[in-house]
Amino acid sequence: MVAIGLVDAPPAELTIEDTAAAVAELELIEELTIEQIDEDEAEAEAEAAAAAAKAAARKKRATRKLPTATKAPAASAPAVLTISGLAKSYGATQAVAGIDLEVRTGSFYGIVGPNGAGKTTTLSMVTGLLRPDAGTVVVHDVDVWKEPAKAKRMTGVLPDRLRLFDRLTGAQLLYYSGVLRGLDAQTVRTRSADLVSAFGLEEAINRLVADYSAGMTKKIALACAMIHSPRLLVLDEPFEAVDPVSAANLIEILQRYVAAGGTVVLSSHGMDLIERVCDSVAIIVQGRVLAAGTLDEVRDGERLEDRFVELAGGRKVAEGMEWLHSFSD
Ligand SMILES: Nc1ncnc2c1ncn2[C@@H]1O[C@H](COP(=O)(O)OP(=O)(O)OP(=O)(O)O)[C@@H](O)[C@H]1O
Repeated sequence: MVAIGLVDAPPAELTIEDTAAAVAELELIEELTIEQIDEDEAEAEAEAAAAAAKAAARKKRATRKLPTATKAPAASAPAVLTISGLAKSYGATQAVAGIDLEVRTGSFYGIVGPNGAGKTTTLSMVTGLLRPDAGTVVVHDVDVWKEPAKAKRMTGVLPDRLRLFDRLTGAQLLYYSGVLRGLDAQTVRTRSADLVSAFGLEEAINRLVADYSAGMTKKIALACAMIHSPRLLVLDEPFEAVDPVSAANLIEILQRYVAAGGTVVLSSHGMDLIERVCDSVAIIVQGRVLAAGTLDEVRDGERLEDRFVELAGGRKVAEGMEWLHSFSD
C-alpha cells in the first residue's frame, strides 16, 4: 500500500503500478467523501424540512381561527361548586390526587382528561356517590358530605356507569325520579311530557328501560337527572352513544338551562364539542388538574385538542404490532 501523501511528491523510485494504486485509492476516498457529504446534506435537508414543517404547523395553529368561546360568567359571579383538596385512592391506585376547582353560577364547564385520569372518580365524589379520602365539595354553600340530602336536592346527576331501575318503563322511571325528589304527581306528569318530547322518547316511553338502546338509556337517565330542575347538573359523558340530532337537541336544552342561570359540569372526550359549548374547562391528568379556567385561558391560542395532547404527554408513536398486518387467515 502506498501512502497517499506520496502522490503529491512521488519519489523517483515510484513505479507506474504504485502511482495507479494511489490514484485509485484517492478516487475511492473522493467517492466516499462525496457519498458522506451527500448523506450529511440529505440529513441536514431532512432536519431543515422537519423544522420548516414544525414552524409551518405552529404558524397555521396560530393563524387558524379558533371557535369562539362562549362568554364565561363574570369573576364576581358566585361559586355554585367548590372542590378543595379532593383525593381518592383505590388500594394502591391513586385515582384523584388533590383536586381544587371552582365553578361559577351560570357556567357551562367541561372536564377533559385521558382514560383513567380520574374524571369519573371526581364527579362521583362531587355528587355524593363516592366518599372522598380527603377534601371537601361544597354546592351552593352546602357541604356535600356533611349534608348529602340537602346537596343532592340541588344537583342533577348523570353517572358514568348507569345503574337504573331498568325493570321500570321510561314513564315509570321518570315518575319515580320526580316523586323521589319531592315533586307532586301533577308536576311530574307535566315535566315528564316536556322531557319525553324534548328527548324524542315518545315511542319508547312505555317500554321497559332494560330494552332501550345505549343512547335511549342515556337520554332517559338525563331526563331523570333534570326533572327536579336542579341548580347544578353534573353529567358524566352525556353525549356518549347519543346520535348527532339528539346531541344537538340536548345541547340546546342545556344552553337554555344555563342561560336561565343553571350550571352544567360535564365530562367528555369530544374536544370539538367542549370547545363549542363550554365557557370554561379543566384538564385533568393522573388525578391532578393541569389547567383550569376559561376556555381561552386554557387553550392559550391553540386548539383545545392540541393543548390537551400537549398536557397529557403527547401522542404515542405506534411501533411494533406488525403481526396485526399479517392477517392470520
Ligand atoms: N372501583 C374501582 N376500583 C379500583 N380502581 C378504580 C375503580 N374506579 C376507578 N379506578 C381507577 O381509578 C383511576 C381513575 O379512574 P376513573 O374512572 O376516575 O377515570 P376517568 O378519567 O373517568 O377515565 P375514562 O375517561 O376512561 O372514563 C383509574 O386508574 C381506574 O383504573
